[in-house]
Amino acid sequence: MCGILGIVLSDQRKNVAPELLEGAMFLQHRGQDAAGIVTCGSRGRFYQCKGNGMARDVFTQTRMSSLMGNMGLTHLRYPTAGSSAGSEAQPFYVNSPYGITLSHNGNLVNSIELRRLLDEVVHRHINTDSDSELLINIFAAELDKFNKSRVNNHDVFAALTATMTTIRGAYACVAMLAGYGIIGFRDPNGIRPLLFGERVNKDGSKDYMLASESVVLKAHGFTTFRDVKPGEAVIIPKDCSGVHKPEFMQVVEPKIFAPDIFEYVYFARPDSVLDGVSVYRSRIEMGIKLANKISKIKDLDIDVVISVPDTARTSAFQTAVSLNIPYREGFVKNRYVGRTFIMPDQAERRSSVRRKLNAMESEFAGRNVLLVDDSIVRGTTSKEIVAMAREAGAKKVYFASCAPPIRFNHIYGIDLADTKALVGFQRDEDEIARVIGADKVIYQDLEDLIDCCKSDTLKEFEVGVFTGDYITGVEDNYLQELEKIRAQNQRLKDRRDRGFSIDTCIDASDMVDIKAEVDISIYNRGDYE
Ligand SMILES: O=P(O)(O)OC[C@H]1O[C@H](OP(=O)(O)OP(=O)(O)O)[C@H](O)[C@@H]1O
Ligand SMILES: NC(=O)CC[C@H](N)C(=O)O
Ligand SMILES: [Mg+2]
Repeated sequence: MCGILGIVLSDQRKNVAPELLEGAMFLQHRGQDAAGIVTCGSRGRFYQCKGNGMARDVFTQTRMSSLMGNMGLTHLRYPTAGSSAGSEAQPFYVNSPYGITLSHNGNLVNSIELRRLLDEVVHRHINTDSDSELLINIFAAELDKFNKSRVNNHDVFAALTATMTTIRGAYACVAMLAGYGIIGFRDPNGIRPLLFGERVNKDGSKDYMLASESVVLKAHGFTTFRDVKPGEAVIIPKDCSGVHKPEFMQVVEPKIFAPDIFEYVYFARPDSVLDGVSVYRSRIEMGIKLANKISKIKDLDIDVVISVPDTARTSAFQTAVSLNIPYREGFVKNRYVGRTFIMPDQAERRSSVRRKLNAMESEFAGRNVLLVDDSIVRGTTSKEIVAMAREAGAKKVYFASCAPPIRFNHIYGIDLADTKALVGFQRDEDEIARVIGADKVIYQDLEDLIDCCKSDTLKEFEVGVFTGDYITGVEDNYLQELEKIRAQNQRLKDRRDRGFSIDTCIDASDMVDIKAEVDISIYNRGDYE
């Protein structure tokens, strides 16, 4: 679950970089591992700034001031398939044909086949384990087939049709062709979100934006917006001030429309509206349904409902209201610690929970508390939280989750380690309660969760993380391959943590695939500072 953004300003004398940076701040919650911006200036020249870290660390003032041009892309990365190496930070770039950059949110599930195709048939070099690097190269190869010095919209749409027929999985993408324009496209199931919007300037000209969440569009004055449809693509020309307008095309047949339900549970900001459904309203509904289930359970004697900040707040408050039990903010969140779940390292995640949340004894001492969280994934947060509640004097600690038990990999954009790392893996609810130390665990039912997110036009969701049934299917050996890459990354990390330098990491018995800290491009990386 990464954040992606693309903007074209109608005034070609203006630089878009400041707005791309501001937009990044609105999408930071979708990825904290790496951030990147690429702009396109005169003579089709790309300007890039990317690296590991939060947007505010990567996008320093000096770096930003050298990003020229009226159109550009942003990416906030939360790694899925590859590793968190700097070389996998996005947007990705290929120089041929035409110069292409691409920001991808999602995950491809036929990457073994794509890698082979690019190697054996297309002869393009792939330098990382990132599925997004495969995606940009497949698109580049399709564009190349036209063998023209300049392509037109018709060619670009045709290349997208071919690309989207070849790749499988979840993808919402923004791409940029040097000197040409920005392209947005969304997978045929609409698993990952993407919105398109326009802003009317004082002189009547229009600027355009593509973004992962509606909150970015609204905040920047792109008040007329809509979701890109599953299987649809849009091209926004570099010069959109005059006769040239964005052009939409249904490039592949849509399949079952099934956005990832986890956007509503956890990923997205509550003030976003995705595919016509308000994330905030869906979380309120989750609170109502959860309360309904809890009220039917006998022998629960709850004195107070306490939320696990931050995401669960909306639902927890509503759970308390519906149960008619007092709601208290028993945990105070340190605003300087980011989201712990999307941190790449388990040890870091564990210690961050205590740095992030602090329990107030006055709200716990002598009480039976119902803690409400949006989801229980690895159990890292819940285990610490339950322990903290007890240390603060709680008598009984019940733990409720707005999502059902997570028992399977999330393959479309969350790095859920392997299934064995999930606390719900092969455990029933009593066992899970024992592992996290709670007196009882209560999970939302899947049908109820789906009801909370449904609308007249949106009936189905990608829910494979709860059922193991994935909407796109998965190629043979894909999950094993993923686990191999993850294990490899972990071994490399362990060696680094033990103080080995990169060149002493390799030994013949245990080959570790070293990840480059900086990207490979045809330009040498200059000193950014
Ligand atoms: O079972 P776990 O592996 O601990 O993961 C689940 C927790 O992680 C997330 O919180 P996070 O701190 O990432 O973000 P938030 O502040 O938005 O709730 C989520 O909201 C749960 O609280
Ligand atoms: N979370 C995402 O959307 C990640 C995008 C891409 N698969 C990567 O690993 O970089
Ligand atoms: Mg949380």
